[in-house]
Amino acid sequence: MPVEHTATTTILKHPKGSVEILAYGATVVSWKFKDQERLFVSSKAFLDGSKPVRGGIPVVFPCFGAPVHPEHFKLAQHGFARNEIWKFDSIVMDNGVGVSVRFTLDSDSGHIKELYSKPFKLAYVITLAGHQLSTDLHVGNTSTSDSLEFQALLHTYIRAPADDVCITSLKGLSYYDKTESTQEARAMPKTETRDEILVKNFTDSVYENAPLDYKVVWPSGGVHVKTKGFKDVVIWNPQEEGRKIGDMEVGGWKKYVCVEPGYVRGFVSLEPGETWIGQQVITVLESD
Ligand SMILES: O=P(O)(O)OC[C@H]1O[C@H](O)[C@H](O)[C@@H](O)[C@@H]1O
Repeated sequence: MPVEHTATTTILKHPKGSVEILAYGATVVSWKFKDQERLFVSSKAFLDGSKPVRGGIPVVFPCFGAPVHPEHFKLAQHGFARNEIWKFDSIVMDNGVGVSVRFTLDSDSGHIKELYSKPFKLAYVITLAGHQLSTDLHVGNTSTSDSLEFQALLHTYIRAPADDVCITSLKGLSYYDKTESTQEARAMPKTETRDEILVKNFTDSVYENAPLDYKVVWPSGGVHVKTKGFKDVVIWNPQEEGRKIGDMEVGGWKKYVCVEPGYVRGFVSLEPGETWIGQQVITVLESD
């Protein structure tokens, strides 16, 4: 069967690959193409729903980082979407081209009402096709009277030898360097002058108004990341700082780079009844 579904896990299968998704956070925890794993998940990650998964593709909504919007003050870092149980909604596509499923999460689900008062509906469509994985996040404002202000991001852990990775093209963009030691320095925009971004050192950079199209390459492979709606992109690798992360395996930071398409500078403002879509398409580069 191209889609295997239990209460906790959904597996998509296609002739050249597979994808595994947890109901918890609708977190994609595995993407295999030609029998090779393409995402990183820490061997110390909690996969039992007790903590957001350290790896794969956690969904960040409605705030990125520590909350700053008054409506988000009760929320944890990166919001609640990555640690709520999503509903398996349907199989969207199942044919020679690919296999695709939809998960949903709305404001009545789980513990959300205790933390967040705005009505919304999220739909997340995950599609496996050939050498490509697409993840589309649809955010609907179900209020009839109020606008909805939110941030959203796909926190993608790309499996790659971090010390040999090179990311393009971010030159000329304005970015915020979260590795700076003071709040003042973190809030001060810098201009990217490098043709190629390396993550050999601790990197936590938020690029704004980015080109929606990135190449992440290393000597033996690479991926192309194309996005829609996600106007910003975060590049994160903690290097040795990773030792401070409880669920990060020792040396795990050498095995991935996070390239995180998002809308995280400012807020999307959605009028009642409107829907916003953010899309990420990751393609394995042909040389791989
Ligand atoms: O530890 P988490 O809450 O999963 O966050 C992991 C990382 O997410 C993003 O990349 C942020 O830019 C980082 O500052 C943060 O450390």
